[in-house]
Amino acid sequence: MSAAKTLQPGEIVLDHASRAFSIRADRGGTLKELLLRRRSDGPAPIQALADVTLHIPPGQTVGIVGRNGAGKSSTLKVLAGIVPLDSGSVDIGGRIVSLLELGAGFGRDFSGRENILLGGALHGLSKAQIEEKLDDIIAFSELGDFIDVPVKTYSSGMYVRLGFAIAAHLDADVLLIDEVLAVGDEAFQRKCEARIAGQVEKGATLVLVSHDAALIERTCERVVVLDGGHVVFDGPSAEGMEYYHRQMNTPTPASIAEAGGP
Ligand SMILES: Nc1ncnc2c1ncn2[C@@H]1O[C@H](COP(=O)(O)OP(=O)(O)OP(=O)(O)O)[C@@H](O)[C@H]1O
Repeated sequence: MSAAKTLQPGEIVLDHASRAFSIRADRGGTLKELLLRRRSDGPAPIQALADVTLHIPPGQTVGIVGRNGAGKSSTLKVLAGIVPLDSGSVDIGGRIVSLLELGAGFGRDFSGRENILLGGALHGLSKAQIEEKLDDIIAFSELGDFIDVPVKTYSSGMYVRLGFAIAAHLDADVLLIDEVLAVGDEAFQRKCEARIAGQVEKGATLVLVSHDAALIERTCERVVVLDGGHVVFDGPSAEGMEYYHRQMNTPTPASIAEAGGP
C-alpha cells in the first residue's frame, strides 16, 4: 500500500497494479530434484494482475467477472491486503471488511462468543461497541448453544455462519466478497444477501466476485471484466454482463427472451 493519499471512507484506488505468481514453488519433488533443477526450469510466472487501474468512488457496487484464472480473486486479495503487489499501488479509505476466507482468523480453542469479542477488537471496535452488537451477532449466526463451545468442534458451515455474522456487523465502509454467498443453506444465503444489501443502502462500497451472473446483475451497478489479469471491460453492469456472456459464449437474458424463453 502506498502512503500519503487521503481518500474518503469507502473510496478505492488501484493504480497500475501488477502481481505475478511463480508456480515453481508449488511443484513437489525430492531434495535431489530440487538441487539439480536449473534456475531456468519450469513455467514462466503467471501474471494474475497486469497493470490494473480502477477508481471506485464511495458507495459504488462493483462486480468483478471473468473466466477461470482471469485474476478476480487475486484482485480482491490485493484489495484486502492479503496479497502484496509487485508494482503499482492500492489505497482504500475507511474500514475494510473482507468476507474472504471467513473464519480463517478464529482462535480454534475459543468459543464462538469469545471469537466474536476477538474479531471485533481486531477490527478496531471498542469493548462497549462489541458488547452492544453481541446479541445481534449471536442471533444472526443461528448457532444456538454452540456459541459457547470451542469453534474447533464446528462444522465448516457453522464456521462460515459465525464468520459472516461477525463481518456483517462491523459497519464496513468497503465490503469485499468472493463467492462466499454460495456457502450455507439457501435461507442463510438469502439472509446474508439481505444483510449486504442493507449495508450497501447505508452507503458501503461493495466489490463482489462471482460466477453467478444473476447475482452480479441484481447487486452491482458497475462491472469490471478481467481476462489474463487485464481489465477488458469496465462500465455499466448491463453492458458489462453482455460483454461477459459474449466472451463466455453463454446466452444473455435478452437472447433467451428472444428465443422464446428458457
Ligand atoms: N498463490 C498463488 N500461487 C500461484 N499462482 C496463483 C496463486 N494465486 C493465483 N494464482 C494464479 O493467478 C491466476 C489468477 O488467479 P485468480 O485466483 O485470481 O483467478 P480467478 O479469476 O479468481 O479464477 P477462478 O474463477 O478460477 O476463481 C491463475 O492463473 C492462478 O493460477
